[in-house]
Amino acid sequence: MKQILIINGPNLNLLGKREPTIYGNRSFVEYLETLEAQFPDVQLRYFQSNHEGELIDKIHELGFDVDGIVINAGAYTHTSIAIADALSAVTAPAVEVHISNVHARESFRHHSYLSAKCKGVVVGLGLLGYEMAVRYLLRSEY
Ligand SMILES: O=C(O)[C@]1(O)C[C@H](CCCOc2ccccc2)[C@@H](O)[C@H](O)C1
Repeated sequence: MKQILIINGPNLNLLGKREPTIYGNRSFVEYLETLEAQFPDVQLRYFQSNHEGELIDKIHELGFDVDGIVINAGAYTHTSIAIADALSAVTAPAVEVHISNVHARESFRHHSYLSAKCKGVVVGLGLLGYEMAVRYLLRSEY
């Protein structure tokens, strides 16, 4: 069975509770249930942490076994060389996702340390971005 690791970074545990105009009104757990229903033959493994080291540890733990990584590192996107290095270190291909259109927001959100380590980046499509990333990673070839 194909396995996809979905990683959410800091504050994304607040999805559906705060800032709905930017991030929507659904919790990620609710969304994940709909995603699992769309991919019944795929094991979607979900991890969220507010701590950079825990995100890195999870990438190390599963990044050599899963078929792909979907990562929304939250604000660490714009600061973390360490997470970028972790993505480089493992064998699973990664796709970066951002719910909001970061390019239409503050300039400090316009740079990502992770994009160069990913096969692609999905930005501004809301939670649909995660589905797009999963679909891409399930393709047979890159
Ligand atoms: O648009 C995205 O997905 C972001 O990765 C979200 C990050 C922020 C995550 C905060 O998520 C919240 C969700 C609900 C309520 C409050 C924060 C932000 O720092 C990035 O620049 C873009």
